[in-house]
Amino acid sequence: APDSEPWSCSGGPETWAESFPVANGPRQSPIDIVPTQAQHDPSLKHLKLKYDPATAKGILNNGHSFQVDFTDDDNSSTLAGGPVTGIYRLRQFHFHWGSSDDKGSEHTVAGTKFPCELHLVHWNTKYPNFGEAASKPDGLAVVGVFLKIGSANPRLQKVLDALDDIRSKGRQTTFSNFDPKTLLPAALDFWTYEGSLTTPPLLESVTWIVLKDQVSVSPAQMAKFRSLLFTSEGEAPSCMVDNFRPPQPLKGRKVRASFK
Ligand SMILES: NS(=O)(=O)c1ccc(NC(=S)OCCc2ccsc2)cc1
Ligand SMILES: [Zn+2]
Repeated sequence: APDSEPWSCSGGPETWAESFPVANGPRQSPIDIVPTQAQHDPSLKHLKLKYDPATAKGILNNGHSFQVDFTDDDNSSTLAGGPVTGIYRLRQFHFHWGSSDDKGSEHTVAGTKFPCELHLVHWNTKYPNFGEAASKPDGLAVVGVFLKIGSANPRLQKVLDALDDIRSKGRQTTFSNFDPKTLLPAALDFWTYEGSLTTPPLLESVTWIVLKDQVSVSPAQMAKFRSLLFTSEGEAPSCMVDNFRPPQPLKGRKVRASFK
């Protein structure tokens, strides 16, 4: 991407290894998921997601995406089962998307890119807080959901309507009474592998749980994502697009499937 793009001017994915050597580590994310090479693991439990809408707190433009933050001081909104042991608390969800509908997702499926990918970020309650958990190999669990172009998704609308208030980097506003479960597909079949955060600090502490089924997003709704800005108020505006890291080397890792 040209240097004019903040994603690359603050140092895009190609420059991250300079400040974060783990960028070239053994368990980096995202990856290309090749379904024919994923092994069905019958010992994988079904995903148990329990989200309390009252834990939704706010929505923030953090300069590389926007995130909806949740209160995580008790086990009101949690993930359990699937590939993880114990209980993980929901911290936030956010998205990655492209400048056009032919790219935007971080994970790809046999080379296929989706226009957008949702990440629901959880941390392991065996650690005292997110920051501590983020530095442990079993500290985080992120559920990834692909969005594909189709009919408008009414479940997205409340999130997209809030974007008008957080157009610039650093803007935030309250966001309450929202159940992120409404953003998920009906079936929770998933692929899972051991990986990392996909943005700096790229910590290798994420158990990835990528759902097989996608949810829809319309071209008009995608335009709404692209109306956000990487830049703060008063700076020359630059549209927040292409905020995805490309797939990273698998380095011998196994991807398991919860389904046949
Ligand atoms: N795209 S991703 O889901 O891998 C993902 C999730 C969270 C984060 N980072 C977060 S929530 O950072 C919060 C600050 C922090 C504290 C300790 S390490 C980072 C980065 C990338
Ligand atoms: Zn993400």
